[in-house]
Amino acid sequence: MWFFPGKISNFTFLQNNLSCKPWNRPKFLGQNKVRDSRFLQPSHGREKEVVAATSGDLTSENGESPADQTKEIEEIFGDDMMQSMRMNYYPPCPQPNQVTGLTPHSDAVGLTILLQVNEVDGLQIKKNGKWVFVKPLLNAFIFNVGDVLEIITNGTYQSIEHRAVVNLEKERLQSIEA
Ligand SMILES: O=C(O)CCC(=O)C(=O)O
Ligand SMILES: [Fe+2]
Repeated sequence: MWFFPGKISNFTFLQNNLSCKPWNRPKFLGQNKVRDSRFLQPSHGREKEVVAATSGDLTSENGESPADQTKEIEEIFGDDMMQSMRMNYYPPCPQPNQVTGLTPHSDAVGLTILLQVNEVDGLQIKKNGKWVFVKPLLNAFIFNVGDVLEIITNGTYQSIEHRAVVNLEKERLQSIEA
């Protein structure tokens, strides 16, 4: 169930491009068992939604029934899974073109939930080979598909390459839960 021949390279964590100096201060806020998070409560949590969204699409070449596949995903995103929260702070930068906020990468997790706390532009995703800003919306969460979700859905949901750029005048705060 895990790999498509020839697709494995999509699952590698993208290497950091270190030619540009980083311009951010990440702060790790904590780590919980998944069951402690209101986002992940089994009764209304995101892992159930993932199961609902993906179980019909999974290949069953090894003879698994949809119920088996659902159980397998529930185990993957189950009670023992860890969840972390952190905050990225990007100070204003007098030479934004000379530095990088966060180098291009995909997240090596299931899902990442982002909140662009002070609604300053900075997050970009790679779309059709071009970097596109994800416009901050007041109180709106952004869900990024991570590598683990891509792997367990055999590429039905693909992890997104993204990066952060910095601003000449404004500081930027990004909250990240993964
Ligand atoms: O700060 C951002 O906008 C992106 C943060 C991010 O992608 C990460 O921390 O993995
Ligand atoms: Fe990320």
